[in-house]
Parts: sequence; structure tokens; C-alpha cells
Amino acid sequence: MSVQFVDSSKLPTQFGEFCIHGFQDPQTLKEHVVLTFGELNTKEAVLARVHSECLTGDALFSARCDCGPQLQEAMRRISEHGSGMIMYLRQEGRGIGLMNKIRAYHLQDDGADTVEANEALGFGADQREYSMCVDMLAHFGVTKLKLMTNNPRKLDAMAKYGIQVEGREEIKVGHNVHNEGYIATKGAKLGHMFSDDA
Ligand SMILES: Nc1nc2c(ncn2[C@@H]2O[C@H](COP(=O)(O)OP(=O)(O)OP(=O)(O)O)[C@@H](O)[C@H]2O)c(=O)[nH]1
Repeated sequence: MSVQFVDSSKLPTQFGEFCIHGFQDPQTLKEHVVLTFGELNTKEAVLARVHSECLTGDALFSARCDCGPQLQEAMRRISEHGSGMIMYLRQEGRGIGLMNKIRAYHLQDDGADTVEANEALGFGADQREYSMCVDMLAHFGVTKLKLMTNNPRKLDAMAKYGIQVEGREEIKVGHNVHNEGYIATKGAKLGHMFSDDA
């Protein structure tokens, strides 16, 4: 078991009452959280988002990315649906960490795109991995997901770990004048699927 359940508590939010569950990876000691809403029907596909930490977007209202609006939209849809879960993974900056993401932003201010900036710092375009989701889902007895994402790598990762994704919901929110280039690069270089591209 690579992820250990720590504790849980009610989490009242502007989208209704979620429950927050703490998980710690015993090997890396990395702390993650899972938010759940309502009763998870483990016989059916659970409406879910796998969301990677973005301090600037999720907590500081940055318009450089679409992370904050996506997190809020996922919580809103789960609440509207009546049940679901968010696996909030502490892998900031597509896995390069907060300081390196800020370094990458600096390079992007000088003209690099989000992939070139990572590479100029000696990182891959996307350093994330999703193995912890296996134990998180097992903990809740969830075997099938309806995943809110535009990111094909997340779908590939779920398939790699044997997590059944029965459906995908596009989550296209938070596009603005400041993140046009970032979103375009995610489409062109990271394969993100946006319906307008069809
Ligand atoms: N290195 C780097 N990371 C970024 C940048 N902008 C946002 N991020 C990070 O990108 C990650 C976005 O993760 P998610 O919100 O899970 O979304 P996603 O991989 O874009 O896929 P979706 O499910 O389609 O939203 C977060 O870890 C952010 O911190 C950037 O310019 N550079």
C-alpha cells in the first residue's frame, strides 16, 4: 500500500458540504487530500476529478492558468450531481514544485511556452504520476470513474493502473486573455482535448 489514510472531517464549502480525507504516502511522506461529496455509489461510475495542486491558480486566483476555475467547476458539478470525489494531488507545477514553476513563469515571461520553460529548467514537460489514486480509490471501494478532464495523459495513467474510466466530461472553463498561450500549448504539445478543436 503506497498511500495511507490519515483522517477525515466535514468541509463546508461554497458548493455545499464536502468531506476532506487526508492521505500520506508512507514512502515519500507526501500529503494529499481527497474530497468526497454525498454517498459514493460504488456500483456505478463515480463523478470524479484528479486535480494536481496549483497554489497560484487554486488559492491565489491567478489567471495564468485554468486550474482554479476547473477546481471550482468540478466541485460545482459534483455538488449539482449529488455525489462525487476530487483526488487533490500535491504535485505542484506538473510535478516540478512551486519554486520551479515560478522559475518557469519567469522564462515564459521572456517568451518560452509552458513546455519549453520546463525543458529549459531540465525537467520533462509533465513530471506527474498518478499511482496514489489506486489506493485512494480502493479505500472508498470505487472501481469506476466518470472523469472530468481534458488531459489524455490522465486517461492513459488511469488505464495503466487498471482504473476503469467509463466516461469523460470536458472541463473547459477559465480561459482568458492571460492564459491563451498556455491553453494553446496544452492543446498543441500536451494533447489536451478541447471541443472547439474538433
Ligand atoms: N510547470 C508548469 N506547471 C503549470 C503551469 N501552469 C499550471 N501548471 C500546473 O499544471 C497542473 C495542472 O493540473 P490539473 O489542474 O490537474 O490539470 P491538467 O493536467 O491541465 O488537466 P485537466 O484535467 O484537463 O485540467 C498543476 O500542477 C499546475 O500547478 C506552468 O506554466 N508550468
